[in-house]
Amino acid sequence: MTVPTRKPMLRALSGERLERPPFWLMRQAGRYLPEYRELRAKAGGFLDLCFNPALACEVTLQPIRRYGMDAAILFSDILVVPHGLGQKVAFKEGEGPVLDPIRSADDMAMLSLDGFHGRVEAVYETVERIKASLPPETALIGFAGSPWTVATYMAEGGGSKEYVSVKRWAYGDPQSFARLIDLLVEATIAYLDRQVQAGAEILQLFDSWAGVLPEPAFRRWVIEPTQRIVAALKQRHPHVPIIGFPRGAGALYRDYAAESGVNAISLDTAVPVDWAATELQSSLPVQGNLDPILLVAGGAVLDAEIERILAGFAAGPHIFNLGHGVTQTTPPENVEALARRLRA
Ligand SMILES: Cc1c2[nH]c(c1CCC(=O)O)Cc1[nH]c(c(CCC(=O)O)c1C)Cc1[nH]c(c(CCC(=O)O)c1C)Cc1[nH]c(c(C)c1CCC(=O)O)C2
Repeated sequence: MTVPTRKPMLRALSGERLERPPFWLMRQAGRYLPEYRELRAKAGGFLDLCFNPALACEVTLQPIRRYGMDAAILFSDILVVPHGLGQKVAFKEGEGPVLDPIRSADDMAMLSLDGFHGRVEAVYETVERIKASLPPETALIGFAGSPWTVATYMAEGGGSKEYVSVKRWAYGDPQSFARLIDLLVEATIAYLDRQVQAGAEILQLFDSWAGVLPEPAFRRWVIEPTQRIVAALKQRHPHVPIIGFPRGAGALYRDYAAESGVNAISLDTAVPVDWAATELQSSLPVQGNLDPILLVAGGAVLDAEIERILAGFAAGPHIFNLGHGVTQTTPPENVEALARRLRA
Protein backbone atom coordinates (compact mmCIF):
# COMPACT_ATOMS: atom_id res chain seq x y z
CA MET A 1 0.00 0.00 0.00
CA THR A 2 1.33 3.42 -0.85
CA VAL A 3 1.24 6.01 1.87
CA PRO A 4 -0.64 9.02 0.53
CA THR A 5 1.55 12.10 0.64
CA ARG A 6 -0.12 15.23 1.91
CA LYS A 7 -0.51 18.19 -0.38
CA PRO A 8 2.49 20.56 -0.21
CA MET A 9 0.27 23.46 0.92
CA LEU A 10 -1.04 21.47 3.87
CA ARG A 11 2.45 20.31 4.79
CA ALA A 12 3.78 23.89 4.82
CA LEU A 13 0.77 25.06 6.82
CA SER A 14 1.38 22.40 9.44
CA GLY A 15 4.85 23.85 9.97
CA GLU A 16 6.97 21.79 7.63
CA ARG A 17 9.86 23.45 5.84
CA LEU A 18 9.80 22.25 2.24
CA GLU A 19 12.79 22.20 -0.09
CA ARG A 20 10.51 23.62 -2.78
CA PRO A 21 8.07 25.96 -1.05
CA PRO A 22 4.50 25.70 -2.37
CA PHE A 23 3.11 28.75 -4.16
CA TRP A 24 -0.10 30.44 -5.21
CA LEU A 25 -0.87 34.10 -5.93
CA MET A 26 -3.54 36.32 -4.50
CA ARG A 27 -5.88 37.32 -7.36
CA GLN A 28 -4.34 34.60 -9.52
CA ALA A 29 -7.60 34.45 -11.47
CA GLY A 30 -8.61 37.70 -13.08
CA ARG A 31 -8.29 40.34 -15.73
CA TYR A 32 -4.61 39.83 -16.59
CA LEU A 33 -5.62 36.49 -18.19
CA PRO A 34 -7.12 36.70 -21.72
CA GLU A 35 -9.27 33.61 -21.08
CA TYR A 36 -10.75 35.37 -18.00
CA ARG A 37 -11.58 38.52 -19.98
CA GLU A 38 -13.25 36.40 -22.65
CA LEU A 39 -15.39 34.51 -20.16
CA ARG A 40 -16.13 37.65 -18.13
CA ALA A 41 -17.55 39.38 -21.23
CA LYS A 42 -20.06 36.53 -21.57
CA ALA A 43 -21.04 36.37 -17.91
CA GLY A 44 -22.92 39.64 -17.47
CA GLY A 45 -22.02 41.52 -14.29
CA PHE A 46 -19.15 40.56 -11.99
CA LEU A 47 -21.52 39.33 -9.26
CA ASP A 48 -23.35 37.23 -11.88
CA LEU A 49 -20.02 35.57 -12.55
CA CYS A 50 -19.40 35.02 -8.81
CA PHE A 51 -22.84 33.39 -8.50
CA ASN A 52 -22.53 31.16 -11.57
CA PRO A 53 -20.98 27.91 -10.26
CA ALA A 54 -19.96 26.54 -13.66
CA LEU A 55 -18.26 29.76 -14.77
CA ALA A 56 -16.78 30.62 -11.36
CA CYS A 57 -15.31 27.11 -11.21
CA GLU A 58 -13.86 27.49 -14.70
CA VAL A 59 -12.28 30.87 -13.78
CA THR A 60 -10.79 29.35 -10.62
CA LEU A 61 -9.13 26.63 -12.68
CA GLN A 62 -7.73 28.89 -15.43
CA PRO A 63 -4.51 29.88 -13.62
CA ILE A 64 -4.03 26.32 -12.28
CA ARG A 65 -4.04 24.94 -15.83
CA ARG A 66 -1.55 27.52 -17.02
CA TYR A 67 0.84 27.63 -14.09
CA GLY A 68 0.24 24.63 -11.82
CA MET A 69 -0.05 26.53 -8.55
CA ASP A 70 -0.13 24.43 -5.38
CA ALA A 71 -3.46 25.96 -4.38
CA ALA A 72 -6.59 27.17 -6.10
CA ILE A 73 -8.55 29.97 -4.44
CA LEU A 74 -12.31 30.03 -4.80
CA PHE A 75 -13.29 32.65 -7.36
CA SER A 76 -15.63 35.01 -5.55
CA ASP A 77 -15.31 38.33 -3.72
CA ILE A 78 -15.27 39.57 -0.14
CA LEU A 79 -18.36 41.70 -0.89
CA VAL A 80 -20.50 38.60 -1.34
CA VAL A 81 -21.01 38.73 2.46
CA PRO A 82 -22.67 42.19 2.55
CA HIS A 83 -24.78 41.04 -0.42
CA GLY A 84 -25.79 37.95 1.58
CA LEU A 85 -26.79 40.19 4.49
CA GLY A 86 -29.12 42.18 2.24
CA GLN A 87 -27.01 45.24 1.35
CA LYS A 88 -27.17 46.38 -2.26
CA VAL A 89 -23.76 45.67 -3.88
CA ALA A 90 -22.86 46.46 -7.49
CA PHE A 91 -19.60 46.40 -9.43
CA LYS A 92 -19.41 49.26 -11.90
CA GLU A 93 -17.08 49.01 -14.87
CA GLY A 94 -13.94 51.06 -14.18
CA GLU A 95 -15.28 52.23 -10.79
CA GLY A 96 -15.02 49.16 -8.59
CA PRO A 97 -17.64 48.22 -5.99
CA VAL A 98 -20.57 50.50 -5.15
CA LEU A 99 -22.78 49.79 -2.12
CA ASP A 100 -25.74 51.58 -0.53
CA PRO A 101 -23.82 52.84 2.53
CA ILE A 102 -24.64 51.77 6.09
CA ARG A 103 -23.40 54.37 8.57
CA SER A 104 -25.42 53.95 11.74
CA ALA A 105 -27.33 51.46 13.84
CA ASP A 106 -30.53 52.66 12.11
CA ASP A 107 -29.13 51.86 8.66
CA MET A 108 -28.39 48.35 9.93
CA ALA A 109 -32.12 47.60 9.78
CA MET A 110 -31.58 46.65 6.14
CA LEU A 111 -29.21 43.82 7.16
CA SER A 112 -30.17 40.37 8.34
CA LEU A 113 -28.65 36.93 8.73
CA ASP A 114 -32.00 35.35 7.84
CA GLY A 115 -31.74 34.20 4.28
CA PHE A 116 -27.96 34.68 4.18
CA HIS A 117 -27.13 31.15 3.01
CA GLY A 118 -29.91 31.27 0.43
CA ARG A 119 -28.45 34.43 -1.11
CA VAL A 120 -24.91 33.02 -1.35
CA GLU A 121 -25.79 29.33 -1.92
CA ALA A 122 -24.21 29.38 -5.41
CA VAL A 123 -20.78 29.95 -3.81
CA TYR A 124 -21.03 26.66 -1.92
CA GLU A 125 -21.86 24.86 -5.14
CA THR A 126 -18.84 26.50 -6.79
CA VAL A 127 -16.62 25.14 -4.01
CA GLU A 128 -18.01 21.63 -4.57
CA ARG A 129 -17.38 21.84 -8.29
CA ILE A 130 -13.81 23.10 -7.89
CA LYS A 131 -13.05 20.39 -5.35
CA ALA A 132 -14.23 17.74 -7.78
CA SER A 133 -12.09 19.13 -10.63
CA LEU A 134 -8.74 19.89 -9.00
CA PRO A 135 -5.60 17.81 -9.51
CA PRO A 136 -5.01 15.65 -6.40
CA GLU A 137 -1.94 17.60 -5.23
CA THR A 138 -3.66 21.01 -5.46
CA ALA A 139 -5.28 22.38 -2.31
CA LEU A 140 -8.49 24.42 -2.30
CA ILE A 141 -8.57 27.72 -0.40
CA GLY A 142 -11.87 29.23 0.71
CA PHE A 143 -11.93 32.83 1.91
CA ALA A 144 -13.76 35.78 3.34
CA GLY A 145 -12.91 39.37 4.10
CA SER A 146 -12.29 40.18 7.74
CA PRO A 147 -15.02 42.15 9.49
CA TRP A 148 -13.07 45.42 9.61
CA THR A 149 -12.25 45.44 5.88
CA VAL A 150 -15.76 44.39 4.87
CA ALA A 151 -17.17 47.08 7.20
CA THR A 152 -15.07 49.74 5.44
CA TYR A 153 -16.80 48.95 2.12
CA MET A 154 -20.21 48.73 3.80
CA ALA A 155 -19.90 52.13 5.51
CA GLU A 156 -18.01 54.01 2.80
CA GLY A 157 -20.23 52.62 0.04
CA GLY A 158 -17.16 51.48 -1.90
CA GLY A 159 -13.40 51.92 -1.87
CA SER A 160 -11.96 54.81 0.09
CA LYS A 161 -8.83 56.91 0.56
CA GLU A 162 -9.41 58.28 4.05
CA TYR A 163 -12.04 56.03 5.64
CA VAL A 164 -13.86 58.99 7.14
CA SER A 165 -17.33 57.41 7.33
CA VAL A 166 -16.30 54.09 8.80
CA LYS A 167 -13.85 55.67 11.26
CA ARG A 168 -16.28 58.36 12.34
CA TRP A 169 -18.74 55.59 13.21
CA ALA A 170 -16.15 53.31 14.87
CA TYR A 171 -14.59 56.14 16.92
CA GLY A 172 -17.76 58.14 17.60
CA ASP A 173 -20.16 55.35 18.48
CA PRO A 174 -18.13 52.19 19.12
CA GLN A 175 -21.06 50.43 20.75
CA SER A 176 -23.25 50.57 17.69
CA PHE A 177 -20.29 49.92 15.34
CA ALA A 178 -19.61 46.80 17.42
CA ARG A 179 -23.05 45.54 16.40
CA LEU A 180 -22.02 45.68 12.75
CA ILE A 181 -18.74 43.91 13.51
CA ASP A 182 -20.59 41.28 15.57
CA LEU A 183 -22.99 40.64 12.71
CA LEU A 184 -20.04 40.27 10.33
CA VAL A 185 -18.29 37.89 12.74
CA GLU A 186 -21.39 35.72 12.85
CA ALA A 187 -21.96 35.81 9.08
CA THR A 188 -18.28 35.07 8.36
CA ILE A 189 -18.25 32.05 10.66
CA ALA A 190 -21.40 30.65 9.05
CA TYR A 191 -20.11 31.39 5.54
CA LEU A 192 -16.68 29.81 6.04
CA ASP A 193 -18.15 26.84 7.88
CA ARG A 194 -20.26 26.11 4.80
CA GLN A 195 -17.26 26.56 2.48
CA VAL A 196 -15.41 23.90 4.49
CA GLN A 197 -18.42 21.58 4.37
CA ALA A 198 -18.43 22.07 0.59
CA GLY A 199 -14.75 21.12 0.29
CA ALA A 200 -12.45 24.05 1.19
CA GLU A 201 -9.30 22.67 2.83
CA ILE A 202 -7.69 25.96 3.85
CA LEU A 203 -9.25 29.33 4.73
CA GLN A 204 -7.82 32.81 4.27
CA LEU A 205 -9.10 35.95 5.97
CA PHE A 206 -8.37 39.10 3.94
CA ASP A 207 -7.99 42.20 6.10
CA SER A 208 -6.82 44.48 3.32
CA TRP A 209 -7.36 47.70 5.30
CA ALA A 210 -6.06 46.53 8.68
CA GLY A 211 -3.19 48.98 8.29
CA VAL A 212 -5.23 52.18 8.50
CA LEU A 213 -6.05 51.87 12.21
CA PRO A 214 -4.19 53.14 15.31
CA GLU A 215 -3.20 50.46 17.80
CA PRO A 216 -6.20 50.41 20.16
CA ALA A 217 -8.63 50.31 17.23
CA PHE A 218 -6.50 47.65 15.52
CA ARG A 219 -6.83 45.47 18.61
CA ARG A 220 -10.55 45.99 18.89
CA TRP A 221 -11.63 45.83 15.23
CA VAL A 222 -8.94 43.61 13.68
CA ILE A 223 -7.42 41.22 16.24
CA GLU A 224 -10.46 40.67 18.44
CA PRO A 225 -13.03 39.82 15.72
CA THR A 226 -10.44 37.61 14.00
CA GLN A 227 -9.92 35.72 17.28
CA ARG A 228 -13.64 35.03 17.52
CA ILE A 229 -13.89 33.81 13.92
CA VAL A 230 -10.80 31.61 14.23
CA ALA A 231 -11.90 30.13 17.57
CA ALA A 232 -15.37 29.23 16.26
CA LEU A 233 -14.02 27.65 13.08
CA LYS A 234 -11.33 25.74 15.01
CA GLN A 235 -14.02 24.27 17.20
CA ARG A 236 -15.94 22.98 14.18
CA HIS A 237 -12.98 22.16 11.92
CA PRO A 238 -9.83 21.74 14.01
CA HIS A 239 -7.78 20.47 11.06
CA VAL A 240 -8.53 23.27 8.59
CA PRO A 241 -5.66 25.77 8.66
CA ILE A 242 -6.50 29.47 8.60
CA ILE A 243 -4.23 32.08 7.02
CA GLY A 244 -4.58 35.68 8.24
CA PHE A 245 -3.68 38.67 6.07
CA PRO A 246 -3.63 41.87 8.13
CA ARG A 247 -2.28 43.97 5.27
CA GLY A 248 -0.30 47.01 6.37
CA ALA A 249 -0.22 46.01 10.06
CA GLY A 250 3.48 46.92 10.36
CA ALA A 251 4.86 46.31 13.83
CA LEU A 252 1.43 44.99 14.86
CA TYR A 253 1.96 41.92 12.66
CA ARG A 254 3.62 40.38 15.69
CA ASP A 255 0.63 40.77 17.99
CA TYR A 256 -1.78 39.68 15.27
CA ALA A 257 0.32 36.54 14.72
CA ALA A 258 0.57 35.79 18.43
CA GLU A 259 -3.00 36.59 19.47
CA SER A 260 -5.47 36.04 16.64
CA GLY A 261 -5.14 32.25 16.59
CA VAL A 262 -4.41 31.98 12.85
CA ASN A 263 -2.18 29.10 11.71
CA ALA A 264 -0.18 31.14 9.23
CA ILE A 265 0.32 34.74 8.30
CA SER A 266 0.36 36.44 4.91
CA LEU A 267 2.87 39.28 4.64
CA ASP A 268 2.39 42.45 2.66
CA THR A 269 5.19 43.74 0.46
CA ALA A 270 6.52 46.25 2.99
CA VAL A 271 7.28 43.66 5.71
CA PRO A 272 11.08 43.14 5.80
CA VAL A 273 11.94 39.52 5.07
CA ASP A 274 14.69 39.20 7.71
CA TRP A 275 12.49 40.75 10.39
CA ALA A 276 9.60 38.42 9.51
CA ALA A 277 11.88 35.35 9.46
CA THR A 278 13.03 36.12 13.01
CA GLU A 279 9.89 37.55 14.56
CA LEU A 280 7.11 35.59 12.84
CA GLN A 281 8.38 32.54 10.96
CA SER A 282 10.00 31.22 14.13
CA SER A 283 6.51 30.58 15.50
CA LEU A 284 4.26 30.11 12.46
CA PRO A 285 4.39 29.57 8.69
CA VAL A 286 4.64 32.75 6.60
CA GLN A 287 3.21 33.49 3.18
CA GLY A 288 4.45 36.17 0.81
CA ASN A 289 5.62 38.68 -0.10
CA LEU A 290 6.78 39.59 -3.61
CA ASP A 291 5.70 43.04 -4.79
CA PRO A 292 2.96 42.40 -7.39
CA ILE A 293 4.37 45.22 -9.50
CA LEU A 294 7.56 43.21 -9.99
CA LEU A 295 5.34 40.85 -11.98
CA VAL A 296 4.46 43.79 -14.20
CA ALA A 297 8.11 44.84 -14.54
CA GLY A 298 9.51 41.33 -15.15
CA GLY A 299 13.11 40.61 -16.14
CA ALA A 300 16.21 40.55 -13.94
CA VAL A 301 14.71 42.57 -11.09
CA LEU A 302 11.84 40.07 -10.79
CA ASP A 303 14.28 37.14 -10.79
CA ALA A 304 16.47 38.76 -8.14
CA GLU A 305 13.54 39.52 -5.84
CA ILE A 306 12.21 35.96 -6.11
CA GLU A 307 15.65 34.67 -5.04
CA ARG A 308 15.88 37.16 -2.17
CA ILE A 309 12.51 36.10 -0.76
CA LEU A 310 13.17 32.38 -1.21
CA ALA A 311 16.55 32.69 0.53
CA GLY A 312 15.20 34.87 3.33
CA PHE A 313 12.50 32.39 4.26
CA ALA A 314 14.47 29.21 3.50
CA ALA A 315 15.02 28.26 7.14
CA GLY A 316 11.37 27.66 8.01
CA PRO A 317 7.87 26.99 6.68
CA HIS A 318 7.11 29.31 3.74
CA ILE A 319 4.40 29.61 1.12
CA PHE A 320 5.55 31.77 -1.77
CA ASN A 321 2.99 34.44 -2.70
CA LEU A 322 2.71 38.14 -3.46
CA GLY A 323 2.39 40.94 -0.93
CA HIS A 324 -1.00 41.83 -2.49
CA GLY A 325 -3.00 40.73 -5.52
CA VAL A 326 -1.89 40.22 -9.14
CA THR A 327 -2.63 43.47 -10.93
CA GLN A 328 -4.50 43.84 -14.21
CA THR A 329 -1.58 44.93 -16.40
CA THR A 330 0.58 41.91 -15.47
CA PRO A 331 1.97 40.15 -18.57
CA PRO A 332 1.05 36.44 -18.26
CA GLU A 333 4.55 35.48 -19.39
CA ASN A 334 6.01 37.03 -16.23
CA VAL A 335 3.74 34.81 -14.12
CA GLU A 336 4.99 31.90 -16.24
CA ALA A 337 8.60 32.85 -15.44
CA LEU A 338 7.78 32.98 -11.73
CA ALA A 339 5.95 29.64 -11.86
CA ARG A 340 8.82 27.99 -13.74
CA ARG A 341 11.27 29.08 -11.04
CA LEU A 342 9.02 27.99 -8.20
CA ARG A 343 8.17 24.60 -9.65
CA ALA A 344 11.83 23.82 -10.32
C1 LIG B 1 -10.58 44.35 -0.95
C2 LIG B 1 -10.98 43.10 -1.70
C3 LIG B 1 -12.05 43.00 -2.64
N1 LIG B 1 -12.08 41.68 -3.07
C4 LIG B 1 -11.07 40.97 -2.46
C5 LIG B 1 -10.40 41.83 -1.57
C6 LIG B 1 -9.29 41.42 -0.62
C7 LIG B 1 -7.99 41.31 -1.30
C8 LIG B 1 -7.44 42.62 -1.78
O1 LIG B 1 -7.12 43.49 -0.94
O2 LIG B 1 -7.31 42.76 -3.01
C9 LIG B 1 -10.77 39.55 -2.58
C10 LIG B 1 -10.93 38.89 -3.89
N2 LIG B 1 -11.48 39.38 -5.04
C11 LIG B 1 -11.42 38.44 -6.03
C12 LIG B 1 -10.87 37.26 -5.47
C13 LIG B 1 -10.82 35.97 -6.26
C14 LIG B 1 -9.87 34.96 -6.02
C15 LIG B 1 -8.44 35.26 -6.45
O3 LIG B 1 -8.07 34.94 -7.60
O4 LIG B 1 -7.66 35.74 -5.59
C16 LIG B 1 -10.52 37.54 -4.14
C17 LIG B 1 -9.84 36.66 -3.11
C18 LIG B 1 -11.87 38.57 -7.42
C19 LIG B 1 -12.13 39.91 -7.99
N3 LIG B 1 -12.73 40.99 -7.39
C20 LIG B 1 -12.85 42.01 -8.29
C21 LIG B 1 -12.33 41.58 -9.54
C22 LIG B 1 -12.33 42.38 -10.84
C23 LIG B 1 -13.73 42.42 -11.36
C24 LIG B 1 -13.84 42.34 -12.84
O5 LIG B 1 -13.53 41.30 -13.45
O6 LIG B 1 -14.34 43.32 -13.40
C25 LIG B 1 -11.87 40.26 -9.36
C26 LIG B 1 -11.26 39.35 -10.39
C27 LIG B 1 -13.48 43.34 -8.03
C28 LIG B 1 -13.19 43.99 -6.74
N4 LIG B 1 -13.36 43.44 -5.49
C29 LIG B 1 -12.96 44.32 -4.52
C30 LIG B 1 -12.55 45.52 -5.17
C31 LIG B 1 -12.03 46.75 -4.47
C32 LIG B 1 -12.71 45.32 -6.54
C33 LIG B 1 -12.51 46.34 -7.63
C34 LIG B 1 -11.09 46.53 -7.94
C35 LIG B 1 -10.67 45.61 -9.03
O7 LIG B 1 -11.45 45.54 -10.00
O8 LIG B 1 -9.60 45.01 -8.93
C36 LIG B 1 -13.00 44.07 -3.07
